[in-house]
Parts: sequence; C-alpha cells; structure tokens
Amino acid sequence: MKTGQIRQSLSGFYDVYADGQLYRTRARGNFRKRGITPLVGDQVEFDAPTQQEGYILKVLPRKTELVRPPVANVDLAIVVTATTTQEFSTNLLDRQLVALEVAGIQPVIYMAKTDLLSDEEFAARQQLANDYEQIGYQVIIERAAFDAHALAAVKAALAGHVAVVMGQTGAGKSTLLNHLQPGLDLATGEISQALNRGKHTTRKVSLIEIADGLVADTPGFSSYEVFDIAANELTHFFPEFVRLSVDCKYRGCVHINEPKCAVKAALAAGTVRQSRYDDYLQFYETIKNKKVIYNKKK
Ligand SMILES: Nc1nc2c(ncn2[C@@H]2O[C@H](COP(=O)(O)OP(=O)(O)OP(=O)(O)O)[C@@H](O)[C@H]2O)c(=O)[nH]1
Ligand SMILES: [Zn+2]
Repeated sequence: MKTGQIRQSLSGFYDVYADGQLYRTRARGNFRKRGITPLVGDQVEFDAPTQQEGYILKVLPRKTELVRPPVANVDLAIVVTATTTQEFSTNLLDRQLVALEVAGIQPVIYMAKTDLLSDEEFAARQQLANDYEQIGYQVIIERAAFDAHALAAVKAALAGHVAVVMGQTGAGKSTLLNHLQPGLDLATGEISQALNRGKHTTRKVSLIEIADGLVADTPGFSSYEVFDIAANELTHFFPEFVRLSVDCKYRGCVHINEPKCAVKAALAAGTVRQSRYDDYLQFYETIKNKKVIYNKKK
C-alpha cells in the first residue's frame, strides 16, 4: 500500500502522485455506495501493481473541500481582483475574503489590470493595498501587469501550498494562470461559461506544479452571497476586528450597538477602514435577514 495525492481526475480515473511518479488509479467499487467521491487534492491510500492499474483504498480526512473547482485540501487562494474603476469594489473583495476566512483558506490578493490605470488611480489602489496589508493580508500589486516581479511574488506565495485562483468573471484569472504556466493555454473569457453549463459538466481538473506549490488549473468563482455562519460570528472573519475586540467591553460584542466598543472606537479614530466596517454591517444584515441556518460542520 502507498500513500499519495490525487493530482488529476478524468472520467473515473485518478492520477495519484507518490514517490516522484504518477499512478493511474480508480476508486474502489464500494466508494460509490458509501457516497465517497475522491477529489483532486485528496491524500489517499492506494494499491498499484503497475503505474497503470491502481486502486484507491481510502481517502484520508480533508482539511478543506471546494465545490468550484472540486478540489480538496486547498489552503491558499489567489484572489484576482480587477482594479479598474468599472470592475473594482471593496464590497466584492471583502465578501471574497470573508468566504475564504470561513472556509479556512488563506487569501492572497492579486491586483489585476493595473496597466489600465492612470498614475493617480494606481496610487489610490496602492493605498488600498496598504490598508489590506495592515489588516494582515498579502497583496500583490505591480505597475506593469504580469511583469517578472508580480509573477515572482505569486510563485513565492504558492510555495508549499495547494492553491486555487479565484475572482469575478473577467477579473483576469485565466490570464494569470496562463502567465504562471505558459503552455496551459486556458481560453480567456471562457472559463466561467464552461462552468456555467451546469454541474454535470465533467471537466478535467488538475493540480499543476508551479515553482514549489500546486495550483488548480481550473479557476474558481462564486457569488459569495451567503456565508454559512451566524451573524454574531461574522466578526471572527474580520482579522482586524478579532485583534481589537479583546478591548470591547462586552464579550461577544458585535460592534454595532454596544457601548465601549473597541472596533467602533478604532473606526472613529480612522484605524479601521470605513469601507470594511460598512461591508461588515451589510454582511451582518444580509446574514440576519436571510435567517441563514447555522449548521456547524464539525
Ligand atoms: N490590460 C489587461 N487586461 C487583462 C489583464 N488581465 C486580464 N485581462 C483581460 O481581461 C479579459 C478577461 O480576462 P480572463 O483572464 O479571461 O478573466 P477570467 O477571470 O478568467 O474570466 P472568466 O473566465 O470569465 O471567469 C481578457 O480579455 C484579458 O485579456 C491585465 O492585467 N491587464
Ligand atoms: Zn465591539
């Protein structure tokens, strides 16, 4: 028996990487009955008499599980964010960041399309990037799109991680992936369409090695409309609020109507970004109004 990682899945076959090579395997017959679908990214135990005829015996517990793309154990997401005025919104960025925080996936923000900005607009985006770095997020922003600096920064961020590239339709996900892996030849502007054809579309999903990391070759995207959390938990997914809230007077303070709230004090002092607080309030209301049922997974 060997242990390895599924690097590609295609029509019932799973290519498992172990000891420097790939083994083509299938899932055991009883997996389907038990409702187990191996995913790319899974760590598995398998038997393989030859490199062409292996069987997956067991899927080891997953750290994370994404639906789009269907990849397990992703621990990092490159959030491709188009910076042009028409496309950029802090609200969308914050929604993506909260969704990733909830999923337990570390975000890295990649500011795309900076070449389309005026110097003034670029300076404003740099300021914004600074604010997000203060919060604790890594932000990659370069004046020239896809120059050596920007790509080197992305590669360095990927090291040691299983990553996925995400972002809005048209943000530049495929373009970034193509730059990271020349030869990948993802059709730009077509990925979302392909994904939208329906959940039954069987797409090949692979993890590709880039520098010292692994990246899903299929970008992910989502509307990030609802978070699977209760409104009073939302504060846990704003890292700057987490740090401040130890000084809120009330335990469990949600920083809205409570007196002596450290988050509101920081907001008044200008150390918390107004747009972050506004987005927090909006998400809070959305979660409340949708009466999202809190179903804790563990
Ligand atoms: N000028 C400029 N154009 C870019 C940049 N990144 C992407 N684009 C263009 O923006 C359009 C959309 O880029 P894609 O890479 O297809 O975007 P995507 O996020 O993969 O989009 P979907 O597949 O629809 O989800 C394409 O026409 C790209 O050429 C950039 O950094 N600068
Ligand atoms: Zn508070």
